[in-house]
Amino acid sequence: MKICCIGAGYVGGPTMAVIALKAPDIQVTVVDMNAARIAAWNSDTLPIYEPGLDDVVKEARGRNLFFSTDVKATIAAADIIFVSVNTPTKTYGVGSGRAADLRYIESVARTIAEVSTTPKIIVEKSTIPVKTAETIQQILAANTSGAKFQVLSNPEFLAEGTAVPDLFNPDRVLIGGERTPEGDAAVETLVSVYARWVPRERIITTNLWSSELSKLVANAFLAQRISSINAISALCEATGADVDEVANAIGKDSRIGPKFLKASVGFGGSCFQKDILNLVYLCESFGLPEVAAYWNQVVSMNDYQKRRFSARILKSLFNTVADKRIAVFGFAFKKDTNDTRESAAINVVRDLLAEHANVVVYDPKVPAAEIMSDVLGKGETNPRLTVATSAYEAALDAHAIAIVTEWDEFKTLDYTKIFADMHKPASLFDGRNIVDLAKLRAIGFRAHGIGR
Ligand SMILES: NC(=O)c1ccc[n+]([C@@H]2O[C@H](COP(=O)([O-])OP(=O)(O)OC[C@H]3O[C@@H](n4cnc5c(N)ncnc54)[C@H](O)[C@@H]3O)[C@@H](O)[C@H]2O)c1
Ligand SMILES: O=c1ccn([C@@H]2O[C@H](COP(=O)(O)OP(=O)(O)O[C@H]3O[C@H](CO)[C@@H](O)[C@H](O)[C@H]3O)[C@@H](O)[C@H]2O)c(=O)[nH]1
Repeated sequence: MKICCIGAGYVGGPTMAVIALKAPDIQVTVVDMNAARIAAWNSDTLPIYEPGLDDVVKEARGRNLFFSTDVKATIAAADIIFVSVNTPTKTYGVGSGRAADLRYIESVARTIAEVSTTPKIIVEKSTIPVKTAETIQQILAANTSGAKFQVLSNPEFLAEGTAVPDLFNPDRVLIGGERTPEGDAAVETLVSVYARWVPRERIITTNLWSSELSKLVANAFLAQRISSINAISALCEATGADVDEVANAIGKDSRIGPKFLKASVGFGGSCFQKDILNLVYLCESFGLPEVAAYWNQVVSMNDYQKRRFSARILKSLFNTVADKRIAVFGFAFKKDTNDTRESAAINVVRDLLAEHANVVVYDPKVPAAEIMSDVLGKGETNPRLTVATSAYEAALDAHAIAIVTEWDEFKTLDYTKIFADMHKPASLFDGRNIVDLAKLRAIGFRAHGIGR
């Protein structure tokens, strides 16, 4: 069996590496039109940082895992084609700012139709609006020169930073297909791939639309929990309650559960906001404005939380940060990844620059050029924004520290030394509730957390 995966990104790369590792008899080729990315997958420095990924790639690459820019030939030779291209929020025209931009999906469907001469199973791995399989089917049917296609939905639930363990041991694998004999056969083929390492009872099969929708709903529910606890964090700050204590107390109720209740500076990442906006747009398109408004509030609350964090810094620093040095600890959207897409750090740094602060960012995995271009735009510079190579360097002569990403190293820094090197009063704003505020206050910091 030959698998082709189109899109060598955060999903395509790790997902296919794990399939290749677990199914040595299947030849897996990941293709991308981005030659630099493919070159990186073929090098010792992979294009994405994911704990454990290097070992998986090293074992399978060259054996039955390949990375290539030859998109057409790889498609033509494959039995199963995973479509794992980006589906960003549309930035133009109808649905701008909310709808998913499906141009990459459509272009892939056209290429598949153009070069296929044998039957293929097309697997939607990208996150897409409900009914996208119908679009793909129509494009294939209108352009094919006789090859037969089955379109399946197989959304990916991995989280960045834990991609490898998530793929080794998924809570579930979801596969949607057409309820026809041909559809069932295609579903069974894909089930047999995952069944090499995922227990059968964790492989769920549904109709196409349930599978497509479940992905958007899973992300909406996860993000809703974060916005809910973040909303409560504001109330905690107003009342003297401690949001971590509240989260612990409610999370002990087995109906609520303890996970995804960590108050923060706001959720980031390439998925949550994009997928909720996609859901909101779908609801509006199907004439359900009340449902759309309900889910839109999850994103609005997140925007509020990000703004609230910057505003608190400003207020605590006597309502001016102009010409003050602020050290920002962390820039990635969460720990253990170099991904900065939609990171709350971008908003916080921009807010501080707008107040004429001198901002020094330190992140253990994000390159300086990425930080500059995320905040300022490609190729732009601003003398007020610099990047340090350590937390200590960033905090030197700073008036305040803002912890924005929960990297483990920020928990064990020598804060006594850091305090000694800062202007006084020295403030610390913990946007992740990872440091001990009482200890910091004992050192002399004016220390603030989220929701406490
Ligand atoms: N990042 C995550 O953790 C995550 C998790 C689950 C689902 N998803 C979804 O998976 C999809 C991919 O996400 P990602 O983070 O891997 O994106 P990404 O931007 O990292 O990777 C997508 C890749 O597809 C390539 N591509 C686009 N069009 C192409 C074409 N016509 N031919 C060849 N290559 C093409 C791009 O060059 C890019 O390298 C999205 O729909 C996303 O919502 C992402
Ligand atoms: O209690 C929490 C949990 C998370 N976050 C933040 O929420 C964001 C998203 O975190 P996480 O969900 O762990 O990472 P993602 O890689 O964005 O993964 C989400 O998005 C993926 C893409 O769709 C899905 O596949 C995953 O199941 C889903 O968890 C990050 O900024 C986190 O810091 C919090 O603030 N509090």
